[in-house]
Amino acid sequence: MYRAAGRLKILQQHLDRPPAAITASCTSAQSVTPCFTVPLRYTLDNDLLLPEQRHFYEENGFLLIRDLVSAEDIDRFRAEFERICRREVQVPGLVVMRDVAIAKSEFVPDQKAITKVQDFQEDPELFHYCQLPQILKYVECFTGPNIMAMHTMLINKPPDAGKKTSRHPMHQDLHYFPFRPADRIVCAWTALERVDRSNGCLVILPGSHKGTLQEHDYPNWEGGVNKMYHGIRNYHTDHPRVHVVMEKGDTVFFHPLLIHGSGMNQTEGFRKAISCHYASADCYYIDVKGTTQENIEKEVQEIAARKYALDTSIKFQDTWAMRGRLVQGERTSL
Ligand SMILES: CCCCCCCCCC(=O)SCCNC(=O)CCNC(=O)[C@H](O)C(C)(C)COP(=O)(O)OP(=O)(O)OC[C@H]1O[C@@H](n2cnc3c(N)ncnc32)[C@H](O)[C@@H]1OP(=O)(O)O
Ligand SMILES: O=C(O)CCC(=O)C(=O)O
Repeated sequence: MYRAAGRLKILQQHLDRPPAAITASCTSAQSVTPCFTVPLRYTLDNDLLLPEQRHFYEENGFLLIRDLVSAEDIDRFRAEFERICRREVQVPGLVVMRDVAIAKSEFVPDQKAITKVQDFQEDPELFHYCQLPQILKYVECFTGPNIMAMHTMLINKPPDAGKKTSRHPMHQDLHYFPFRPADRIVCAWTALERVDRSNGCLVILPGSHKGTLQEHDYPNWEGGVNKMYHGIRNYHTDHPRVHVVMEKGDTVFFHPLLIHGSGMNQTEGFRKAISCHYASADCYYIDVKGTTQENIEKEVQEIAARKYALDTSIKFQDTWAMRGRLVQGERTSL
Protein backbone atom coordinates (compact mmCIF):
# COMPACT_ATOMS: atom_id res chain seq x y z
CA MET A 1 0.00 0.00 0.00
CA TYR A 2 2.85 2.36 0.91
CA ARG A 3 4.48 1.77 -2.46
CA ALA A 4 1.19 2.37 -4.24
CA ALA A 5 0.58 5.63 -2.39
CA GLY A 6 4.12 6.86 -3.07
CA ARG A 7 3.79 6.03 -6.73
CA LEU A 8 0.48 7.83 -7.00
CA LYS A 9 2.03 10.94 -5.45
CA ILE A 10 4.81 10.96 -8.04
CA LEU A 11 2.25 10.53 -10.80
CA GLN A 12 0.23 13.43 -9.50
CA GLN A 13 3.35 15.58 -9.54
CA HIS A 14 3.88 14.67 -13.18
CA LEU A 15 0.30 15.52 -14.08
CA ASP A 16 0.27 18.77 -12.09
CA ARG A 17 3.24 20.24 -13.92
CA PRO A 18 2.73 23.53 -15.75
CA PRO A 19 2.26 23.35 -19.52
CA ALA A 20 5.87 24.04 -20.46
CA ALA A 21 7.18 21.12 -18.44
CA ILE A 22 6.29 18.08 -20.49
CA THR A 23 8.92 15.76 -19.16
CA ALA A 24 7.91 12.94 -16.91
CA SER A 25 9.94 11.96 -13.92
CA CYS A 26 11.03 8.39 -13.35
CA THR A 27 8.13 6.90 -11.52
CA SER A 28 9.07 3.30 -10.98
CA ALA A 29 8.97 1.89 -7.49
CA GLN A 30 12.59 0.98 -8.24
CA SER A 31 13.44 4.65 -8.78
CA VAL A 32 16.99 4.04 -7.57
CA THR A 33 17.62 2.34 -10.93
CA PRO A 34 18.95 4.83 -13.49
CA CYS A 35 16.44 5.21 -16.34
CA PHE A 36 18.83 4.19 -19.10
CA THR A 37 19.57 0.74 -17.68
CA VAL A 38 15.93 -0.39 -17.64
CA PRO A 39 15.04 -2.67 -20.59
CA LEU A 40 12.64 -0.86 -22.90
CA ARG A 41 9.73 -2.76 -24.36
CA TYR A 42 6.93 -0.30 -25.02
CA THR A 43 8.85 2.55 -26.67
CA LEU A 44 11.22 2.64 -29.64
CA ASP A 45 14.54 4.36 -30.12
CA ASN A 46 14.10 7.81 -31.60
CA ASP A 47 15.28 11.35 -31.18
CA LEU A 48 12.10 12.70 -29.66
CA LEU A 49 11.35 11.19 -26.30
CA LEU A 50 13.61 12.06 -23.41
CA PRO A 51 14.88 9.07 -21.43
CA GLU A 52 12.61 10.11 -18.54
CA GLN A 53 9.59 10.20 -20.85
CA ARG A 54 10.37 6.76 -22.24
CA HIS A 55 10.81 5.42 -18.75
CA PHE A 56 7.55 7.02 -17.66
CA TYR A 57 5.60 5.35 -20.48
CA GLU A 58 7.34 2.03 -19.89
CA GLU A 59 6.31 2.09 -16.24
CA ASN A 60 2.89 3.71 -16.46
CA GLY A 61 1.54 3.03 -19.96
CA PHE A 62 0.71 6.64 -20.76
CA LEU A 63 2.39 9.95 -21.50
CA LEU A 64 0.78 13.35 -21.22
CA ILE A 65 2.08 16.09 -23.49
CA ARG A 66 0.85 19.56 -22.71
CA ASP A 67 -0.33 22.06 -25.31
CA LEU A 68 0.35 19.83 -28.34
CA VAL A 69 -2.59 20.84 -30.55
CA SER A 70 -3.17 24.50 -31.43
CA ALA A 71 -6.32 26.43 -30.54
CA GLU A 72 -6.78 27.09 -34.26
CA ASP A 73 -6.90 23.37 -35.08
CA ILE A 74 -9.21 22.72 -32.15
CA ASP A 75 -11.63 25.39 -33.34
CA ARG A 76 -11.57 23.74 -36.76
CA PHE A 77 -12.54 20.33 -35.29
CA ARG A 78 -15.27 21.85 -33.15
CA ALA A 79 -16.70 23.77 -36.11
CA GLU A 80 -16.83 20.62 -38.25
CA PHE A 81 -18.50 18.69 -35.44
CA GLU A 82 -21.17 21.39 -35.24
CA ARG A 83 -21.71 21.18 -39.02
CA ILE A 84 -22.17 17.42 -38.68
CA CYS A 85 -24.69 17.96 -35.88
CA ARG A 86 -26.63 20.45 -38.02
CA ARG A 87 -26.48 17.90 -40.85
CA GLU A 88 -24.76 20.41 -43.12
CA VAL A 89 -22.17 17.80 -44.09
CA GLN A 90 -22.66 14.12 -44.75
CA VAL A 91 -19.61 11.99 -44.08
CA PRO A 92 -19.44 8.54 -45.71
CA GLY A 93 -19.01 5.76 -43.15
CA LEU A 94 -19.46 8.04 -40.14
CA VAL A 95 -20.95 6.29 -37.09
CA VAL A 96 -23.12 8.60 -35.04
CA MET A 97 -23.83 7.60 -31.48
CA ARG A 98 -26.43 9.05 -29.14
CA ASP A 99 -26.26 8.40 -25.41
CA VAL A 100 -28.57 5.55 -24.41
CA ALA A 101 -30.52 8.03 -22.27
CA ILE A 102 -31.61 9.92 -25.42
CA ALA A 103 -31.25 7.19 -28.06
CA LYS A 104 -34.98 6.83 -28.57
CA SER A 105 -35.87 10.53 -28.40
CA GLU A 106 -36.49 12.72 -31.42
CA PHE A 107 -33.35 13.91 -33.22
CA VAL A 108 -32.69 17.65 -33.05
CA PRO A 109 -29.95 19.01 -35.29
CA ASP A 110 -27.79 20.22 -32.43
CA GLN A 111 -24.73 19.05 -30.48
CA LYS A 112 -27.14 17.98 -27.72
CA ALA A 113 -28.27 15.06 -29.85
CA ILE A 114 -24.88 13.53 -30.65
CA THR A 115 -22.69 11.89 -28.03
CA LYS A 116 -19.95 10.63 -30.26
CA VAL A 117 -18.95 10.46 -33.90
CA GLN A 118 -16.76 7.59 -34.87
CA ASP A 119 -14.92 6.59 -38.07
CA PHE A 120 -14.41 10.06 -39.52
CA GLN A 121 -11.61 8.91 -41.85
CA GLU A 122 -13.55 10.31 -44.84
CA ASP A 123 -13.94 13.77 -43.30
CA PRO A 124 -10.85 15.81 -44.26
CA GLU A 125 -11.54 18.44 -41.58
CA LEU A 126 -11.65 15.97 -38.69
CA PHE A 127 -9.12 13.56 -40.18
CA HIS A 128 -6.63 16.44 -40.20
CA TYR A 129 -6.24 15.63 -36.48
CA CYS A 130 -4.88 12.15 -37.29
CA GLN A 131 -2.32 13.63 -39.66
CA LEU A 132 -0.94 16.39 -37.44
CA PRO A 133 2.86 16.12 -37.65
CA GLN A 134 3.34 16.87 -33.95
CA ILE A 135 1.00 13.98 -33.05
CA LEU A 136 2.62 11.58 -35.52
CA LYS A 137 6.07 12.41 -34.16
CA TYR A 138 5.01 11.02 -30.80
CA VAL A 139 3.02 8.15 -32.27
CA GLU A 140 6.11 6.98 -34.12
CA CYS A 141 7.85 6.45 -30.77
CA PHE A 142 5.35 3.68 -30.04
CA THR A 143 4.41 2.29 -33.46
CA GLY A 144 7.55 2.85 -35.51
CA PRO A 145 7.69 4.77 -38.81
CA ASN A 146 4.88 3.05 -40.75
CA ILE A 147 1.65 4.28 -39.23
CA MET A 148 -2.00 3.41 -39.79
CA ALA A 149 -4.83 5.46 -38.29
CA MET A 150 -7.18 2.64 -37.29
CA HIS A 151 -9.95 4.20 -35.29
CA THR A 152 -11.17 7.77 -34.90
CA MET A 153 -13.59 9.39 -32.49
CA LEU A 154 -14.85 12.80 -31.46
CA ILE A 155 -16.47 12.33 -28.08
CA ASN A 156 -19.06 14.86 -26.91
CA LYS A 157 -19.78 13.59 -23.41
CA PRO A 158 -23.18 15.04 -22.52
CA PRO A 159 -24.31 16.47 -19.19
CA ASP A 160 -25.49 13.37 -17.36
CA ALA A 161 -29.24 13.02 -17.62
CA GLY A 162 -29.38 11.63 -14.07
CA LYS A 163 -28.85 7.96 -14.90
CA LYS A 164 -25.03 7.98 -14.89
CA THR A 165 -25.00 6.75 -18.49
CA SER A 166 -22.40 9.38 -19.42
CA ARG A 167 -19.77 7.26 -17.65
CA HIS A 168 -17.45 5.05 -19.64
CA PRO A 169 -16.70 1.83 -17.75
CA MET A 170 -13.10 0.83 -17.04
CA HIS A 171 -11.79 -1.08 -20.03
CA GLN A 172 -8.81 -1.91 -22.21
CA ASP A 173 -9.05 -0.75 -25.82
CA LEU A 174 -7.33 -3.91 -27.05
CA HIS A 175 -10.61 -5.71 -26.35
CA TYR A 176 -11.92 -4.11 -29.57
CA PHE A 177 -8.88 -4.79 -31.74
CA PRO A 178 -8.23 -8.00 -33.70
CA PHE A 179 -4.67 -6.92 -34.51
CA ARG A 180 -1.33 -7.27 -32.78
CA PRO A 181 1.22 -6.78 -31.36
CA ALA A 182 -0.39 -4.65 -28.66
CA ASP A 183 2.84 -2.78 -27.95
CA ARG A 184 2.79 -1.26 -31.46
CA ILE A 185 -0.68 0.25 -30.96
CA VAL A 186 -1.26 3.60 -29.25
CA CYS A 187 -4.13 5.97 -28.66
CA ALA A 188 -3.79 9.76 -28.91
CA TRP A 189 -6.55 11.55 -27.00
CA THR A 190 -6.69 15.36 -27.11
CA ALA A 191 -8.81 17.56 -24.89
CA LEU A 192 -10.86 20.07 -26.91
CA GLU A 193 -11.44 22.07 -23.71
CA ARG A 194 -10.46 21.75 -20.07
CA VAL A 195 -11.37 18.31 -18.73
CA ASP A 196 -11.40 17.49 -15.06
CA ARG A 197 -13.39 15.40 -12.64
CA SER A 198 -16.45 17.65 -12.87
CA ASN A 199 -17.02 16.97 -16.59
CA GLY A 200 -15.71 13.40 -16.68
CA CYS A 201 -12.00 13.31 -17.45
CA LEU A 202 -10.14 10.11 -18.23
CA VAL A 203 -9.42 7.88 -15.26
CA ILE A 204 -6.50 5.50 -15.63
CA LEU A 205 -4.83 2.73 -13.69
CA PRO A 206 -1.12 3.46 -14.19
CA GLY A 207 1.01 0.42 -14.89
CA SER A 208 -1.98 -1.77 -15.83
CA HIS A 209 -0.65 -2.02 -19.42
CA LYS A 210 1.81 -4.60 -18.08
CA GLY A 211 -1.03 -7.05 -17.47
CA THR A 212 -2.93 -9.20 -19.93
CA LEU A 213 -6.20 -8.59 -21.77
CA GLN A 214 -9.06 -9.09 -19.33
CA GLU A 215 -12.56 -10.40 -19.88
CA HIS A 216 -14.98 -7.57 -20.75
CA ASP A 217 -18.75 -7.40 -20.61
CA TYR A 218 -21.56 -4.91 -19.97
CA PRO A 219 -21.47 -3.51 -16.43
CA ASN A 220 -24.58 -4.04 -14.29
CA TRP A 221 -25.57 -0.38 -14.24
CA GLU A 222 -29.12 0.37 -13.16
CA GLY A 223 -29.58 3.39 -15.42
CA GLY A 224 -28.48 1.60 -18.61
CA VAL A 225 -25.23 1.27 -20.57
CA ASN A 226 -24.32 2.48 -24.02
CA LYS A 227 -24.08 -0.09 -26.78
CA MET A 228 -20.62 -1.70 -26.91
CA TYR A 229 -19.47 0.05 -23.74
CA HIS A 230 -18.01 -3.12 -22.27
CA GLY A 231 -16.08 -2.94 -19.03
CA ILE A 232 -13.80 -5.11 -16.94
CA ARG A 233 -15.77 -6.64 -14.13
CA ASN A 234 -12.99 -7.63 -11.76
CA TYR A 235 -10.15 -5.13 -11.88
CA HIS A 236 -8.41 -4.43 -8.57
CA THR A 237 -10.29 -1.54 -7.02
CA ASP A 238 -7.34 -0.82 -4.69
CA HIS A 239 -5.02 -0.20 -7.69
CA PRO A 240 -3.89 3.47 -7.68
CA ARG A 241 -6.01 5.49 -10.08
CA VAL A 242 -5.25 8.82 -11.68
CA HIS A 243 -7.74 11.41 -12.90
CA VAL A 244 -6.09 12.98 -15.92
CA VAL A 245 -6.86 16.69 -15.72
CA MET A 246 -6.10 18.31 -19.05
CA GLU A 247 -6.31 21.74 -20.64
CA LYS A 248 -7.46 22.43 -24.20
CA GLY A 249 -4.83 21.04 -26.60
CA ASP A 250 -3.16 18.72 -24.10
CA THR A 251 -2.75 15.21 -25.49
CA VAL A 252 -2.35 11.90 -23.73
CA PHE A 253 -0.85 8.89 -25.49
CA PHE A 254 -1.69 5.53 -23.99
CA HIS A 255 -1.15 1.80 -24.46
CA PRO A 256 -4.14 -0.38 -25.55
CA LEU A 257 -3.87 -2.58 -22.44
CA LEU A 258 -3.99 0.39 -20.06
CA ILE A 259 -7.16 0.10 -17.98
CA HIS A 260 -9.07 3.36 -18.24
CA GLY A 261 -12.54 4.87 -18.39
CA SER A 262 -14.19 8.20 -17.70
CA GLY A 263 -16.54 9.56 -15.09
CA MET A 264 -19.94 11.14 -15.20
CA ASN A 265 -20.29 14.64 -16.67
CA GLN A 266 -21.77 16.60 -13.77
CA THR A 267 -21.66 19.97 -15.55
CA GLU A 268 -24.12 21.59 -17.95
CA GLY A 269 -21.55 21.61 -20.75
CA PHE A 270 -20.71 18.97 -23.36
CA ARG A 271 -17.18 17.68 -22.68
CA LYS A 272 -15.32 17.31 -25.96
CA ALA A 273 -12.27 15.29 -26.91
CA ILE A 274 -10.89 13.92 -30.17
CA SER A 275 -8.93 10.72 -30.47
CA CYS A 276 -7.25 8.34 -32.86
CA HIS A 277 -5.94 4.82 -32.34
CA TYR A 278 -2.84 4.23 -34.38
CA ALA A 279 -1.10 0.95 -35.16
CA SER A 280 2.08 0.03 -36.92
CA ALA A 281 1.33 -0.87 -40.55
CA ASP A 282 3.39 -3.98 -39.81
CA CYS A 283 0.79 -5.24 -37.33
CA TYR A 284 -1.15 -8.37 -38.33
CA TYR A 285 -4.72 -9.54 -37.83
CA ILE A 286 -5.59 -12.36 -35.45
CA ASP A 287 -8.59 -14.64 -35.24
CA VAL A 288 -10.34 -13.94 -31.92
CA LYS A 289 -12.38 -17.15 -31.95
CA GLY A 290 -12.08 -18.89 -28.60
CA THR A 291 -10.75 -15.76 -26.86
CA THR A 292 -12.31 -13.20 -24.52
CA GLN A 293 -12.89 -10.96 -27.59
CA GLU A 294 -15.55 -13.23 -29.09
CA ASN A 295 -18.37 -11.20 -27.51
CA ILE A 296 -17.31 -7.90 -29.09
CA GLU A 297 -16.62 -9.62 -32.42
CA LYS A 298 -20.21 -10.85 -32.45
CA GLU A 299 -21.65 -7.41 -31.66
CA VAL A 300 -19.53 -5.62 -34.25
CA GLN A 301 -20.43 -8.21 -36.90
CA GLU A 302 -24.14 -7.83 -36.17
CA ILE A 303 -24.01 -4.04 -36.38
CA ALA A 304 -21.86 -4.10 -39.54
CA ALA A 305 -24.22 -6.60 -41.15
CA ARG A 306 -27.20 -4.34 -40.42
CA LYS A 307 -25.43 -1.15 -41.45
CA TYR A 308 -24.00 -2.45 -44.72
CA ALA A 309 -26.85 -4.91 -45.41
CA LEU A 310 -24.40 -7.79 -45.45
CA ASP A 311 -24.80 -11.19 -43.89
CA THR A 312 -22.89 -12.03 -40.72
CA SER A 313 -20.11 -13.68 -42.71
CA ILE A 314 -18.40 -10.27 -42.65
CA LYS A 315 -15.24 -10.79 -40.64
CA PHE A 316 -14.30 -8.74 -37.59
CA GLN A 317 -10.95 -8.12 -39.28
CA ASP A 318 -12.74 -6.78 -42.39
CA THR A 319 -14.51 -4.12 -40.35
CA TRP A 320 -11.08 -2.87 -39.29
CA ALA A 321 -9.45 -3.17 -42.70
CA MET A 322 -12.25 -0.91 -44.03
CA ARG A 323 -11.44 1.78 -41.48
CA GLY A 324 -7.65 1.80 -41.46
CA ARG A 325 -5.82 4.58 -43.33
CA LEU A 326 -2.10 4.88 -43.90
CA VAL A 327 -0.91 8.21 -42.50
CA GLN A 328 2.86 7.73 -42.64
CA GLY A 329 5.28 5.34 -44.35
CA GLU A 330 4.45 2.39 -46.58
CA ARG A 331 1.51 0.05 -46.36
CA THR A 332 2.26 -3.49 -45.34
CA SER A 333 -0.01 -6.02 -43.69
CA LEU A 334 -2.91 -4.14 -42.04
C1 LIG B 1 -16.85 -0.78 -33.34
C2 LIG B 1 -15.65 -0.95 -32.47
C3 LIG B 1 -15.22 0.31 -31.84
C4 LIG B 1 -13.82 0.21 -31.36
C5 LIG B 1 -13.52 1.19 -30.31
C6 LIG B 1 -12.09 1.22 -29.93
C7 LIG B 1 -11.88 1.35 -28.48
C8 LIG B 1 -12.53 2.52 -27.91
C9 LIG B 1 -13.35 2.21 -26.70
C10 LIG B 1 -14.77 2.60 -26.98
O1 LIG B 1 -15.07 3.65 -27.41
S1 LIG B 1 -15.94 1.46 -26.59
C11 LIG B 1 -17.37 1.93 -27.38
C12 LIG B 1 -17.28 1.70 -28.82
N1 LIG B 1 -18.56 1.69 -29.35
C13 LIG B 1 -19.21 2.80 -29.60
O2 LIG B 1 -18.71 3.87 -29.48
C14 LIG B 1 -20.63 2.64 -30.05
C15 LIG B 1 -20.72 3.06 -31.43
N2 LIG B 1 -22.11 3.32 -31.75
C16 LIG B 1 -22.74 2.69 -32.68
O3 LIG B 1 -22.22 1.80 -33.32
C17 LIG B 1 -24.13 3.18 -32.97
O4 LIG B 1 -24.34 4.40 -32.34
C18 LIG B 1 -25.25 2.20 -32.59
C19 LIG B 1 -25.06 0.91 -33.38
C20 LIG B 1 -25.21 1.89 -31.09
C21 LIG B 1 -26.59 2.82 -32.93
O5 LIG B 1 -26.54 3.38 -34.21
P1 LIG B 1 -27.74 3.28 -35.24
O6 LIG B 1 -27.45 4.17 -36.39
O7 LIG B 1 -28.02 1.85 -35.52
O8 LIG B 1 -28.90 3.95 -34.39
P2 LIG B 1 -30.44 3.79 -34.47
O9 LIG B 1 -30.98 5.11 -34.01
O10 LIG B 1 -30.88 3.27 -35.78
O11 LIG B 1 -30.78 2.75 -33.33
C22 LIG B 1 -30.69 1.36 -33.53
C23 LIG B 1 -31.00 0.70 -32.19
O12 LIG B 1 -29.90 0.95 -31.30
C24 LIG B 1 -30.37 1.59 -30.12
N3 LIG B 1 -29.34 2.50 -29.67
C25 LIG B 1 -28.97 3.63 -30.25
N4 LIG B 1 -28.00 4.20 -29.57
C26 LIG B 1 -27.76 3.41 -28.52
C27 LIG B 1 -26.87 3.46 -27.42
N5 LIG B 1 -26.03 4.49 -27.27
N6 LIG B 1 -26.89 2.48 -26.54
C28 LIG B 1 -27.75 1.45 -26.67
N7 LIG B 1 -28.60 1.33 -27.69
C29 LIG B 1 -28.62 2.30 -28.59
C30 LIG B 1 -31.61 2.30 -30.56
O13 LIG B 1 -32.42 2.59 -29.47
C31 LIG B 1 -32.23 1.29 -31.50
O14 LIG B 1 -32.80 0.26 -30.76
P3 LIG B 1 -34.10 -0.54 -31.26
O15 LIG B 1 -33.64 -1.34 -32.44
O16 LIG B 1 -34.48 -1.39 -30.09
O17 LIG B 1 -35.11 0.51 -31.57
O1 LIG C 1 -13.54 10.08 -23.77
C1 LIG C 1 -13.99 9.33 -22.92
O2 LIG C 1 -14.83 9.68 -22.12
C2 LIG C 1 -13.50 7.92 -22.79
C3 LIG C 1 -12.89 7.45 -24.02
C4 LIG C 1 -12.37 6.08 -23.89
O3 LIG C 1 -12.10 5.59 -22.85
C5 LIG C 1 -12.22 5.31 -25.08
O4 LIG C 1 -12.83 5.64 -26.07
O5 LIG C 1 -11.50 4.30 -25.04
